[in-house]
Amino acid sequence: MAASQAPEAPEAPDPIVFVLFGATGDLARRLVLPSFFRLALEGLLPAEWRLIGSGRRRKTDDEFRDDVHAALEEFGSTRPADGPWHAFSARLRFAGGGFTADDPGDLLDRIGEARDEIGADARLVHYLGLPPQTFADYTRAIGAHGVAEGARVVYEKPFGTSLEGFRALDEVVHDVLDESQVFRIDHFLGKEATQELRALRFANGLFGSSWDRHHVAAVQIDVPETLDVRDRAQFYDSTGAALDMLVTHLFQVAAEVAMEPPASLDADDVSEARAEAVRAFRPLTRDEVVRGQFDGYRDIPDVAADSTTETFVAARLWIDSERWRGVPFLLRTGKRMAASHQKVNLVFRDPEDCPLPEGGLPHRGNVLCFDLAGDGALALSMNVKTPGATMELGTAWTQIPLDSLSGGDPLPPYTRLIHDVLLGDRALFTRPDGLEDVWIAAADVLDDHRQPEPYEPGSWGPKDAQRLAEPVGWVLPG
Ligand SMILES: NC(=O)C1=CN([C@@H]2O[C@H](COP(=O)(O)OP(=O)(O)OC[C@H]3O[C@@H](n4cnc5c(N)ncnc54)[C@H](OP(=O)(O)O)[C@@H]3O)[C@@H](O)[C@H]2O)C=CC1
Ligand SMILES: O=C1O[C@H](COP(=O)(O)O)[C@@H](O)[C@H](O)[C@H]1O
Repeated sequence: MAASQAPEAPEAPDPIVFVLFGATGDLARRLVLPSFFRLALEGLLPAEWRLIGSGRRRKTDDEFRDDVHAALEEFGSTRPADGPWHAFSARLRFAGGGFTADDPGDLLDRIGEARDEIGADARLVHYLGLPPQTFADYTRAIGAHGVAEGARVVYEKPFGTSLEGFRALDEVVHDVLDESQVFRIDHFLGKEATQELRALRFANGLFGSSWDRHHVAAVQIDVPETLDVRDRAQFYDSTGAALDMLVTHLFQVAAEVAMEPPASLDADDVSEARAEAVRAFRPLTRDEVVRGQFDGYRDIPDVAADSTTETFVAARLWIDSERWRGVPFLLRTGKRMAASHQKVNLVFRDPEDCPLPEGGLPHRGNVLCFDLAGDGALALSMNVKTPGATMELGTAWTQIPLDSLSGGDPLPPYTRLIHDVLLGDRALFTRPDGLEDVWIAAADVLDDHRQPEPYEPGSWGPKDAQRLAEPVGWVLPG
């Protein structure tokens, strides 16, 4: 499969001191550190950089290097031995003793040393890979110790946990930082296939002209997971599927599908278009949401015996825009389900002037699918004549794995997004106005603490979730 133009050489970022708060945590080990190593491997880091891990306990630089080595062995797509490990590890530092507004621990000293080594004007990037409840305190500390100036600050998701929490955090953040310094990460926006949503729509008349309620019967953003929550039960029980996935990743992808064509693909125009789309989300109501909890969830250590946390959620979202009026956006995600997928399906309407007898078309025969998992893929199903003597129709799928495109080098989402931070490109990050509307649209669901409906592990969730998708029905399991 050929991709047309030769890719432009990526820009080289300025020298940086990358401060990784939460460097001992799950996210840092599984995603951030392996992504940083991948950037080194791809030659996408600046010529001069230092990474300083920050934590509350003290450890030596060598102990931290051993931890990073172990994380790369366990989670990296490239093993340390297969990459530039020695040059990489020599640039790792650790600053213990925590970091609060009253006490910076060892961090200021380590930043000073790093700047002595690579230049006083090396830019600071603070990556808050921390529990979301701590974001405000760490932001205040960044301000209090004078390390905000010229810095970029990356916030993990969720940015707030409610409308009030979001507003309070937003105020603290804007007391300390200018909006242009803030990078709120949602890694689903960094997935290659999510970015194909724009390419397919805006670069192909066939799809661009069909991207509306006249042609699309339903949009489905479907992210079932077989994954358990046993490894992060404490985090999960205080979070749940609605906050962890629905109002973060699934909402942002819905906004990518729903947005009006931006004036350009520049960061400001794209973020504006996405924020505008979220503004048109009609607030979800409980009768259009199904919450589920898999059987056995409450027996997991660290889960409350009477927990009402949902491990599954499905929602029918309406978007009050001229383009999407009357088209259901069906969103579904859950843990311990029958299969793992990350699909965006646009189900097209049957043609109006079809000369075939009623019921002559295969059900859901025309679906455009963006597969967000892994390196990503595009797929299209069409109604076609089954070769043979009679005019019988069947459904055929065609698929384009993105890694099959020549010249392509799919980057994992965290790698792509961290590289964007280093370059200062905010196009794939969320904006506060877009997020405020997220919390408004999600308020009723996040406030729902009734007992969720039970479902069997290994199933497709509660039966009521099937009802939500009628009359089109879920494309998955398909
Ligand atoms: N884990 C994942 O798969 C994903 C996580 N995220 C987000 O990333 C962020 C971090 O998640 P994750 O790494 O799983 O979280 P962890 O629970 O593993 O916490 C990360 C680290 O934060 C540090 N920390 C600093 N202050 C506190 C505090 N007051 N209370 C608790 N810990 C503190 C701890 O390090 P120390 O003790 O050394 O100070 C801890 O190791 C969250 O916002 C999460 O939503 C997003 C996508 C995926
Ligand atoms: O942010 C999260 O995302 C993962 C799924 O994303 P993946 O692309 O890394 O598979 C999800 O399992 C997790 O619960 C959530 O916190």
